[in-house]
Amino acid sequence: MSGPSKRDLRHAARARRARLAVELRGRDGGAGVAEAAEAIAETVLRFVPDGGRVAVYESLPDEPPTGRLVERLLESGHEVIVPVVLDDFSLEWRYAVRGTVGDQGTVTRRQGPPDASERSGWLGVDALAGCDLVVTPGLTVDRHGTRLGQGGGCYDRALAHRDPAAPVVTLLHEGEASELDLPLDEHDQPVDAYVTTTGRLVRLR
Ligand SMILES: Nc1nc2c(c(=O)[nH]1)N(C=O)[C@@H](CNc1ccc(C(=O)N[C@@H](CCC(=O)O)C(=O)O)cc1)CN2
Ligand SMILES: Nc1ncnc2c1ncn2[C@@H]1O[C@H](COP(=O)(O)OP(=O)(O)OP(=O)(O)O)[C@@H](O)[C@H]1O
Repeated sequence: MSGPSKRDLRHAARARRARLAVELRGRDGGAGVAEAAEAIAETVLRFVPDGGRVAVYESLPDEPPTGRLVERLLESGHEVIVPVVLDDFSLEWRYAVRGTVGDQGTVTRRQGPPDASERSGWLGVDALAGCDLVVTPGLTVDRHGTRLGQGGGCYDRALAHRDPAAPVVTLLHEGEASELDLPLDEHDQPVDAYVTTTGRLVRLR
């Protein structure tokens, strides 16, 4: 017998995320998000090699925050790349700029061909091949490392290019890991660990 579909699981996970994000924003007199951003940065920084290149996403308001992580990686001399979504749901990559956070542009497909100046800053759809660590978004992850994302398949496509030696880490709100095994399709790329908004690291593989 088959369990719930990815679509149903995604729907439930989005509702849970909205609740957890409200709770986080209200925590500690409004300092909850900044504390989570610091906790995530602290934990992730521990497993980045000196001077390494790291792929990070630019977080939207309900997502585990990545702004502080990007800031601290840049401060400590790492290279940070962030995704641009192309119209076929593949990901292009560009260097992160200090102080940027995600806006709708981060998750809206890039329509039409880029102009020359835009394209000149792009690093290629295979840019994950040159990264030492990949930090992905995700709605939930199970104990085997199966990840459920927003449903574009963007990260499954992108992760196919990664260096197999580079860990893949998903950021989750505390309480979002899946106790049940998630559906696994052939194209699904497993993740090695997740880090939560309290800075907790869980290795899966
Ligand atoms: N902050 C952040 N950045 C991220 C992701 C993410 O989950 N979080 N992504 C994780 O994968 C990628 C973007 N994922 C996407 C997944 C689906 C659609 C999509 O279906 N877009 C529809 C419009 C949807 C709408 O408007 O509601 C479309 O373009 O037709 C676009 C991007 C890359 N960047
Ligand atoms: N490597 C790939 N090549 C072509 N299509 C793919 C690839 N990976 C995934 N897809 C397609 O993308 C769609 C969404 O996949 P899935 O539901 O697993 O997304 P997701 O992992 O939740 O999203 P995301 O990776 O963007 O976070 C599916 O229709 C799938 O067939």
